[in-house]
Amino acid sequence: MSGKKGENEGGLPLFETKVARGRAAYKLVSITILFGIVSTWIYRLINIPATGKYAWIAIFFAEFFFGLHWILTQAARWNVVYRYPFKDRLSSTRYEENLPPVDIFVCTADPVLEPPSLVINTVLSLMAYNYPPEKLSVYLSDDGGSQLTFYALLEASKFSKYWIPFCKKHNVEPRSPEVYFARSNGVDESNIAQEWTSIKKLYEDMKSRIDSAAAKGCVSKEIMDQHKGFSEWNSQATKQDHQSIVQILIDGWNSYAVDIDGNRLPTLVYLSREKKPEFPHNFKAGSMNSLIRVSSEISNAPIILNVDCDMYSSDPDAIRDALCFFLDEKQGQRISYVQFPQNYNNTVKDDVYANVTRAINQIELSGVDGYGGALYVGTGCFHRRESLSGKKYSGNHIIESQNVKNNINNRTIEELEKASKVLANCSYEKGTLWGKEMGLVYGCPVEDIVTGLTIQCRGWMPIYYNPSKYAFQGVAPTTLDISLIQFKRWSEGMFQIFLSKYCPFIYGHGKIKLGAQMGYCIYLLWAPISLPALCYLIIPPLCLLHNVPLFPQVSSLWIAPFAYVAAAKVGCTLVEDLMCGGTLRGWWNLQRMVMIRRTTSFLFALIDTVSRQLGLSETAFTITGKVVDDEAHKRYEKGIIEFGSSSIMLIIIATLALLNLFGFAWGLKNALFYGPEAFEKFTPEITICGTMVMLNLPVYEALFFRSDKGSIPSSVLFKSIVIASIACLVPIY
Ligand SMILES: O=c1ccn([C@@H]2O[C@H](COP(=O)(O)OP(=O)(O)O[C@H]3O[C@H](CO)[C@@H](O)[C@H](O)[C@H]3O)[C@@H](O)[C@H]2O)c(=O)[nH]1
Ligand SMILES: [Mn+2]
Repeated sequence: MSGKKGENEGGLPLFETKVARGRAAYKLVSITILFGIVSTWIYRLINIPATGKYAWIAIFFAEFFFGLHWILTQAARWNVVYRYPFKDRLSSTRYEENLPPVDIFVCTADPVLEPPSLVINTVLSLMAYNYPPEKLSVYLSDDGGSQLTFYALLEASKFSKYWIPFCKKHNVEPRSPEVYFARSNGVDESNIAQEWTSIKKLYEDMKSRIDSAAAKGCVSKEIMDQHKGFSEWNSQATKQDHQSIVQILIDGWNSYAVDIDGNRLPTLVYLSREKKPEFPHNFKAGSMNSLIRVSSEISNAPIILNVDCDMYSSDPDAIRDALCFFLDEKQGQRISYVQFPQNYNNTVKDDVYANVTRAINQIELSGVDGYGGALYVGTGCFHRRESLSGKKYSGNHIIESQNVKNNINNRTIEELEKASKVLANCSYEKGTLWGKEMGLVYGCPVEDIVTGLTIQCRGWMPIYYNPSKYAFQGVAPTTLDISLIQFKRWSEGMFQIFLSKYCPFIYGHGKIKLGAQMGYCIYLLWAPISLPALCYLIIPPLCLLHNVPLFPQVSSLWIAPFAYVAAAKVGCTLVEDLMCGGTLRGWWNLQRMVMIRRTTSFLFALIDTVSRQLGLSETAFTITGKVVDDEAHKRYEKGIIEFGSSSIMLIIIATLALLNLFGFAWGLKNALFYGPEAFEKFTPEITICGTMVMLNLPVYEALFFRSDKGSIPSSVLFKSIVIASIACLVPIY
């Protein structure tokens, strides 16, 4: 039992929280911006013109909404805190022998979008944590119900007997074999060269067996005869319709489960919960809840780590970092989860799709944490089993370091598997509180965010921890399509939360701090921000084309707040990005992606949320693709945007780009023909359109000059020219 008084060295805390520096200066800037925003609102309200009245009102609406949203983002900057765990204090005390067991959940859902060889690399990296193996259990949940994934895991269980001792003996990092072998070339590792070569060969042979099975789409008869597990797949089993499958591939509590050096191995379990077409399966939330129950039958560890199948562990000591929070004598008992940020191992210089959410990871999430509202983002998160299973915080939650062996109660593997299968059946949850008050919350494609919120509202304190050494690294989208679809799911799910009974301002009222409620809403309101963004991309070019001014004259004093707000907001994002280690080009790419996401992903999310509210459509979860073809990958590495297929999103992107080009050209023409007055009258509009044109340069390139597969198809070019031209003719009222 840990956490009892006097157990940690002289009662020294196991972690520390520090307030970020430089906040006073930031607050000052922030107040001046607020002042500017309010001034622009006042100007808009007292100067409504006769011609172009509706355009004026629309742009006021946009500025008003942007202003309110900006106020929300201040909640994430006002009270930024950083957490510092003391791993050495944990290891240097009696904690070491009292470390609690940890269950690790990995979710996968589709053997094509998430290749089995990718999945087992994640699993292997997690099995190789520097943590007592008899206290570690790794569960893979396969929503794809695929023999291929099962086969890959079986191969991994054998390979782990070589891989884990190799990693531990030589302190290998990272512990995903694929990433490790791709980075090290063996020569620099002369002291281990021989072992390195033989393990690499073992890995490559295994990978090619797995990949060739995957390419064939099935596992050969000889392999199937080697393990009883394959008999679980009868001839009718499909992804959407099959029985529960639980296979314990390594029973780590058994002293015979050892690696080639005779050291114990972690427990390894394959789970594919039952699927029946008539039962909603609730996507990842359903999978996680089955994992919670099945693991409670087998290892029942008090701490649960959950990761997506592409998120390998890149710090073998991360468990200990997380435990510092849970085991801290003073504050540990209240802590529900410890969330690490999402980092990626496939990002490129200047980050064309703005996958690296620098300011979010380094500032905003820490800012929301400052108000006790750390978000749960679905992967790279350590949970306390109690809080994840729905318990309220009640003041006394000591983490026990019980033995896995006690839990299995002398049952055989077969008995355990049989008992666990029942827990993964569709009918098991009927009439229970699972998905409502127990486990992850159902009905929302961002199960993570809504679940984190409910946990906080039950009195727990979550932690956001962003170490300088990445703890987990995943696969970021590498085409525009994939990225926009991911953002659509997120923004749709989050807006759904805002409109539901879980709206933080209502559900969280009196339970979590106002700062945390506001912090949540920064993200929950992504979808509706599409409307003001569209106003800003459509109205200024149209006003230019029709010679209707939309802003105060440059000679008027009223231009000052408009110019200041625009410049200061942009300046702040730039300073933040650079301070967080970004590049100027990276920041510029982020601005482009923000514009594109808002007018496509967020817009469609808004439309779909509204139609779902009206009962016209159902919640879906489109899985993020994790592999692309070689050509596309080369373009990704060169930083060339992959526009690809002719989706309706592309038409919007192209149309808006053309409209701003027309507006900008027209504005410049007038300035040339009619001299400086014409320019002066429309300076703000010309500046806005000009900026949009600059941001859209890669779009024009893909429309007019590129001919590779990633460029924009000519059908899209044709449609968008027609639409943009018609739009130019629309009169301004
Ligand atoms: O029916 C499903 C669908 C998905 N998944 C798994 O959920 C994870 C996340 O799915 P992915 O398609 O990779 O989505 P991302 O957009 O990358 O996921 C982010 O956003 C999700 C919420 O929308 C969170 O659940 C994730 O943890 C978070 O990484 C993957 O491991 C999937 O295998 C399932 O287990 N069952
Ligand atoms: Mn993912």
